[in-house]
Amino acid sequence: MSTGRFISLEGGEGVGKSTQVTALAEALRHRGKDVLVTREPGGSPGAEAIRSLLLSGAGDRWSMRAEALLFAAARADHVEKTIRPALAAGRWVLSDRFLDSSLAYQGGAGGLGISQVRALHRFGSEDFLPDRTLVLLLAEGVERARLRDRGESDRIGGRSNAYHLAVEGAFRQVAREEPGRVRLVDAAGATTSVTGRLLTALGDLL
Ligand SMILES: Nc1ncnc2c1ncn2[C@@H]1O[C@H](COP(=O)(O)OP(=O)(O)OP(=O)(O)O)[C@@H](O)[C@H]1O
Ligand SMILES: Cc1cn([C@H]2C[C@H](O)[C@@H](COP(=O)(O)O)O2)c(=O)[nH]c1=O
Repeated sequence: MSTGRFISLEGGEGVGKSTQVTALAEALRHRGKDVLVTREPGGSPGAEAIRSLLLSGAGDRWSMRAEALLFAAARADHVEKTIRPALAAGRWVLSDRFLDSSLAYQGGAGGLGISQVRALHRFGSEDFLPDRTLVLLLAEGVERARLRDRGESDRIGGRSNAYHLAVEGAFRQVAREEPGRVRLVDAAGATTSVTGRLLTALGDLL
């Protein structure tokens, strides 16, 4: 049986993660990989139930600590019920967001600290990490224009510009700290060009 790999796609709001998860899955299937696409928050029945708690309702529905714990609980279920079994069956798992979103949104931008959120992950998911994390980056104006065209937002996506700039800064910080696992990828230009860059960033794993 071939070795499964766990890849996460990350980045701020509207940078093209969902579009690229679909495109990358297709490209990997063409290379003979058996691919499972999943997402966070969510990816298992329990985690999908937590997703609706996290993303709907008033902005102050949860404190930042409660929010981080809910993400960690959803992730623990997702890892145990969906990701680990797929990898054990030799599949490639592509996740639209994973731990690094918590490090950036709750740890960096949310003020809890990246190391505190990492500690939650050590407990909740035994520090289970992707083989590669691809962080999509876009100039702020382009990102906002794409979001405007799509015309929707959720409880967290609707936070201030300053918050979302801090999210991007935290993604960059994690990439500097973990260069082996985390790669920054330019999300500008045509969808096919971005997919090509993602495949290049996975070159050593293919
Ligand atoms: N390369 C691209 N060029 C132009 N528009 C794009 C490109 N990739 C995605 N889009 C458009 O930008 C919008 C956001 O894309 P997408 O939903 O894939 O982003 P996302 O990062 O998953 O968003 P979110 O963080 O909200 O989940 C969509 O309307 C999508 O069609
Ligand atoms: C996993 C994860 C997600 N978030 C935030 C990021 C987004 O605002 C939403 C998810 O919406 P999407 O359209 O499905 O990308 O949740 C977060 O703050 N922390 C996390 O760990």
